[in-house]
Amino acid sequence: MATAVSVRDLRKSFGGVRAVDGATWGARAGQITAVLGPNGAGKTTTIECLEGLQRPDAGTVEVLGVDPWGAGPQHRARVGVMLQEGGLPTTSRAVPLLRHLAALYAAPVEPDELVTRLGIDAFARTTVRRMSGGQRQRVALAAALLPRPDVLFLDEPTAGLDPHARLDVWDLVRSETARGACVVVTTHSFEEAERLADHVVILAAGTVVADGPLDQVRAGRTLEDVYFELTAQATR
Ligand SMILES: Nc1ncnc2c1ncn2[C@@H]1O[C@H](COP(=O)(O)OP(=O)(O)OP(=O)(O)O)[C@@H](O)[C@H]1O
Repeated sequence: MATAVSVRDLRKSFGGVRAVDGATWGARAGQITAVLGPNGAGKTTTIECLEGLQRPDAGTVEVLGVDPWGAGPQHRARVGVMLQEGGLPTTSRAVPLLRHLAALYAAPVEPDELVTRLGIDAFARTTVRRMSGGQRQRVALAAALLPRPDVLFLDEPTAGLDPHARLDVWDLVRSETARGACVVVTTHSFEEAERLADHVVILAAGTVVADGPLDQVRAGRTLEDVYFELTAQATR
């Protein structure tokens, strides 16, 4: 499968803080890549560079062969983004919002299909402002999936979701790779990474400390054991 996302010697600082300090990794089409790392390891900064929201200080990032910084609407339509905060308009209700967004894309998924698969119909009359955190997350995921993106960035997609909703989200994410999409998931959940990921990247203090297929990174151990061993120094 082709490389859809590539990060080469990426560096990004904020004042004196080196958020990303020379990281190189990639993610392939048709695969789920999980990016793990302690708080402050540089995961969100890296993903924001890949989404075109931050400009690298040095190194390069490419998504579908394009530099995302300043990329046009045609590129953006091929990339689905689910942010932690959701970024949804607070007075909207889910179904009209998703229908409105779908109308912006050339060949969107039928919104009602996502509404059913993510259990959004159960809170269809609730405005975004009154939704629970987990309900908002489901709507944000549906919004990211609407354009049938070739690349999907999911920032902690199941944090705070109940166990049924987590399974629904995992099923949906798997079906995205089955149609050939490249999915990059940041997570603090070893269970999520072990159940979902084909490929694992572990960041610590802005650098890559592991990068490879899940079984290769685990090398017969649990992901949790490997993670603690590789990130111990960075968190002291
Ligand atoms: N806009 C910003 N201004 C100043 N510092 C920032 C900014 N964004 C990130 N940082 C700093 O860069 C470092 C990396 O942050 P980042 O959000 O990328 O980490 P993360 O791995 O996503 O962490 P978490 O698991 O907590 O989400 C942190 O020290 C953070 O405080």
